[in-house]
Amino acid sequence: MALEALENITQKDYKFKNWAGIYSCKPQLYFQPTTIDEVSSVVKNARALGKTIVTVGSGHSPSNMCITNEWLMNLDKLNKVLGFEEFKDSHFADVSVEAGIRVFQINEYVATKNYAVQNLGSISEQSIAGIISTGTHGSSPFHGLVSSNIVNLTIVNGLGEVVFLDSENHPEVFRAALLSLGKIGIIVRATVRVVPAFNIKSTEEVITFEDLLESWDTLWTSSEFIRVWWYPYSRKCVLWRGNKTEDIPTKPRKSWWGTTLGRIFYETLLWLSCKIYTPLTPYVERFVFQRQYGKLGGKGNGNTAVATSVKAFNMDCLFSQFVNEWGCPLENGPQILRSLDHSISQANQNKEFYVHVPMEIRCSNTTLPSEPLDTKNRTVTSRGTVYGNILRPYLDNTPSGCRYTPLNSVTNSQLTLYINATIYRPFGYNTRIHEWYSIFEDTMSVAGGKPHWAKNFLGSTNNTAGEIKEESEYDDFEGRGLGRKIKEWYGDDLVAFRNIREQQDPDNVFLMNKEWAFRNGIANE
Ligand SMILES: Cc1cc2nc3c(=O)[nH]c(=O)nc-3n(C[C@H](O)[C@H](O)[C@H](O)COP(=O)(O)OP(=O)(O)OC[C@H]3O[C@@H](n4cnc5c(N)ncnc54)[C@H](O)[C@@H]3O)c2cc1C
Ligand SMILES: O=C1O[C@H](CO)C(O)=C1O
Repeated sequence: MALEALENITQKDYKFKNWAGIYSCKPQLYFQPTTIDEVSSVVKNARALGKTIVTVGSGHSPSNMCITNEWLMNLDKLNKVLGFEEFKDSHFADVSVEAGIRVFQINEYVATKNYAVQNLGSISEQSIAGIISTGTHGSSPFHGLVSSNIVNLTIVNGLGEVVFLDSENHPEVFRAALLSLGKIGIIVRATVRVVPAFNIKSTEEVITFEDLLESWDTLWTSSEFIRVWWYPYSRKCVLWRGNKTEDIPTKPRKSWWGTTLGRIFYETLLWLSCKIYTPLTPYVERFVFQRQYGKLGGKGNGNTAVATSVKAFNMDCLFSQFVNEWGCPLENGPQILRSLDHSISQANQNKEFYVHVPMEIRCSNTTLPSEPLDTKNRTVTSRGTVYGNILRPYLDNTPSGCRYTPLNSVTNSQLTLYINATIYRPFGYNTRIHEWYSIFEDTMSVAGGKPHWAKNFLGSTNNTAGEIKEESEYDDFEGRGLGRKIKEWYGDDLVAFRNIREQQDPDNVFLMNKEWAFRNGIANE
């Protein structure tokens, strides 16, 4: 179809802003196709006119990876459920969807079939293609990236061709598409493997930072789902652990801090401590922590609750924020946390920089079996992933050296540790992050860490690839790039990804935001 024939799906004056409101852009043209043919036509027109296309899902990626001044495409209108196939004897089902569908829409649909998505991050607002494309994860010693639950994908590549991908059809391209950063094609369909609906029985308790480190060896495999929120200035952590259950959900614990008034009050305290007097920050944390968790039971004496899986996984992420999350071998956790704790304490004493809370400490198990697992004996409360595929995405940022072992013998040596350094932007104020994020990234990098592709990692002028400016020319929160490190970290996997990228997109239709791609080693300069 000629561009003129696509007018009904085209906007000329659209302004994009990401969820956090950090980045915005005015693309030349904004497309919301309703069919795969329309997607293909836009790609063919872009190729013919030498234009590039960025595909945006729900715009929840904190970084500037969806920013473009050329063509922007969104699939919110390509969001239907296409099919649902149940494999009762194997205790799973496959739901096929158009790729613009949001995760919460999948949650709602499969719940009507008494099934559930196997593992989720903190929210469900994202598009399914978006969470696949950046390595989105939850927090479990028995689950990996969301991409491991994907059975197949259909992409429109840079030639406008519609290509079906799965473990048998173009498996190498499938591996690239399972974490593609939108750089090899537009995901238009996905099939997601889901399991019989389950609730989660959880305990939430306050432990000390020392408790966390002392229990490190056994803590992370002590439940199927687990997350730790670290409050450095309070020297406390909130430990949340959950397991599948068929028990009936209990009444959720309400908190004034979750109300509109509570959130505005908290955001105002943060604004005062970010913009007016930064040494207030530790007092704000301790005050809010005490009010939120002061009555929560201590170690071994926490609150118990039962919730649906989605309600247990998802949380209120509060306000606009910078987030910088790195994944590294979980065994390195104690040394990392002691180092970060020291840096945070020193900075507080010297009034140099401050951190916000919670610092999220999570885990994943991205090791993969050599062949699909037999699931015939699973029950609703069985632990672990029912894999949609057992292929490692080339750009998987979790440690590649961990070896698979069956569920019952998983130890810390199979696990990835994620540390997520959130810095809020109260009322849109750009809190300074460069000093803290530089120390955070150096600490994580030394411990074998690599950044989550979607988040606000900064890199540095000596690790970037591509253009380098004077340090003073960068905004405080501006990514300097990690291209040199990324080439070193990903090695042959990056070479394979780049080759597939060039094969699927020979005219660089998807290489907009070239500067981001070069800076971070995704494309050859
Ligand atoms: C409040 C909040 C909480 C979060 N919680 C977590 C969490 O717990 N765990 C975690 O790992 N991450 C988390 N994230 C990060 C988030 O899951 C990722 O940034 C995710 O990629 C966002 O999905 P999206 O649909 O908004 O994608 P976008 O941000 O719109 O796009 C992300 C990338 O995917 C590409 N893309 C989008 N659609 C397509 C398509 N159809 N075909 C090809 N490429 C496409 C884009 O080009 C871009 O490169 C969170 C983010 C926020 C804001
Ligand atoms: O990127 C993320 O934001 C939230 C924290 O607010 C979360 O869990 C991420 O991951």
